[in-house]
Amino acid sequence: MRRARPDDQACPVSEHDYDLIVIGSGPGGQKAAIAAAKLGKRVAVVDRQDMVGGVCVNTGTIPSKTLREAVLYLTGLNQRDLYGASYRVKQDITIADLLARTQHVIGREVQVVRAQLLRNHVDLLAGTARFTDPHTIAVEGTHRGDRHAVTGEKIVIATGTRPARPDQVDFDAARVLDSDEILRLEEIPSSLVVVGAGVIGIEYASVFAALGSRVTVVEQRERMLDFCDPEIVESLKFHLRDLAVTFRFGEKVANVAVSDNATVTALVSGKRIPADAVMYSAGRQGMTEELDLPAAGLAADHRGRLSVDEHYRTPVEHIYAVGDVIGFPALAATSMDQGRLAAYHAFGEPAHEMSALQPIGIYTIPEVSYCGATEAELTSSAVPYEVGTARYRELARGQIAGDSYGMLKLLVSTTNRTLLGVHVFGTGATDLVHIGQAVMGCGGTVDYLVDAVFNYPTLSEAYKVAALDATNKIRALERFAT
Ligand SMILES: Cc1cc2nc3c(=O)[nH]c(=O)nc-3n(C[C@H](O)[C@H](O)[C@H](O)COP(=O)(O)OP(=O)(O)OC[C@H]3O[C@@H](n4cnc5c(N)ncnc54)[C@H](O)[C@@H]3O)c2cc1C
Ligand SMILES: NC(=O)c1ccc[n+]([C@@H]2O[C@H](COP(=O)([O-])OP(=O)(O)OC[C@H]3O[C@@H](n4cnc5c(N)ncnc54)[C@H](O)[C@@H]3O)[C@@H](O)[C@H]2O)c1
Repeated sequence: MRRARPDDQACPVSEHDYDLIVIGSGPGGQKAAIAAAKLGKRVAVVDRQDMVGGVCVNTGTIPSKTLREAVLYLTGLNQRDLYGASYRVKQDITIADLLARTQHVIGREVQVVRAQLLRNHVDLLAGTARFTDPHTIAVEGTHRGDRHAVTGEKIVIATGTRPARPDQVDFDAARVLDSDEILRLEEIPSSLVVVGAGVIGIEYASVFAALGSRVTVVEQRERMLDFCDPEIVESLKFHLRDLAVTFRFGEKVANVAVSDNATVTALVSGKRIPADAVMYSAGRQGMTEELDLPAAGLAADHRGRLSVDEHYRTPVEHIYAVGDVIGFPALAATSMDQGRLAAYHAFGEPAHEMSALQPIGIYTIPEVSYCGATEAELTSSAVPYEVGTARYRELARGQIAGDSYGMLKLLVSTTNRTLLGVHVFGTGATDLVHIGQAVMGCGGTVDYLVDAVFNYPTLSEAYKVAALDATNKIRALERFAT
């Protein structure tokens, strides 16, 4: 099994097959493997044959974002401000139309992941990994008796998560599905119940609502996305209601009854909701059951998650864990960097720790993104700030794009004029946010945005408009004070 690397002669002979074994080929595992390979280490990644690229490529981020793109294109939703409410690119959109694009992108992404691992001389071992001791991994393939063991000096666990499934609900992969199965729907449901208004639930609720499904979102909490700016969440709810989404906040599902052609979701409050299908997006569970963690001297918490120190090291020193399996923030971008940093630490390569300034992007329709502080955080920590707002409808690019609802909001310190937060709602929000992130990351003030010249007509111009708005308000305050 041990594969010689081109520079092997320079390496001391190791007692292990590999310098690093990575379990899981999602974003965290990929970057851990490639970072170690770039340091000249012998690396293997273990994953199931049909899961190369992880949840991210196969059932999570990439399919959901491609589905959204296909829906936006085929429904013509974003063009209706310009061409009228009846505008469609395709009249009868089928699941096949949507899956064609999704499968195409997944296929391409899997190829990219495989090629990157290959050209960095990383061995991809097909199968399910299980510890037999702290340095040994048994890899079990899909065929009977297809099992072998490999040893690694260091190990990175990047096994991600799976949807949490309540015991009282019978999932049938046809009408009652979890979010990893949603692409298996055989037709577009005319009505859908979404259980859980987390990011996954709201993203899929908006996609199906855009397709014309009547969506009911059931959420046990009183609010949704409460880590975001409340004004933007209000705008999002308004838009979703406009697309025929019904929200049932403060409600819990008691059970789901299924017949041949329908479902009825019973809520604890006594309400009953008929629908073609039900999708559960009520949190996720760390994928650690199959690892036999005790054989490695490890244990997971009740949600299957592993705890790590600031270097992503588990309590067993040579075993690291990265990505969703360690919990918050459970994003693809953070998982990638955790993987890279874990590999660097494992092999003594100096690195900066991950920046605390991380953007959040929610691919609802319309999309939401922010970076830095929220108004609630600044208020509770008594940091004085002013708000500068730009509305897309007042930007030439907003008119051209037919986006009349988008907005960008800057939070600016009234003490030293630094940018404290940026919140964006509407077209391109998840890209636009990075301008604010860069200014904040460099400790920039609102004056940089006031003085900067932006391309015209662009949505980026919103930064200048919002910066001028904030500085006008600050000036008014300063004038009053003198
Ligand atoms: C519907 C959905 C939408 C999302 N959208 C976004 C988004 O827009 N932006 C964003 O940043 N994040 C998004 N995420 C989150 C993102 O997908 C995850 O943060 C990311 O995939 C986590 O990467 P990871 O490295 O932990 O591994 P994962 O991608 O979770 O992959 C883990 C891999 O480990 C493998 N594995 C597990 N156990 C074993 C074992 N015993 N042996 C071998 N292999 C094993 C699995 O087969 C899997 O391939 C979304 C998630 C979902 C579910
Ligand atoms: N755009 C993105 O960045 C993106 C997109 C999708 C997912 N993700 C990641 O995936 C992770 C998991 O997302 P998620 O939405 O599944 O989990 P979550 O835990 O964020 O949300 C689950 C929601 O379901 C609710 N819920 C749980 N049980 C319920 C019940 N019985 N009845 C009604 N409501 C119930 C919870 O109160 C919670 O609000 C997120 O933390 C996020 O990091 C990110």
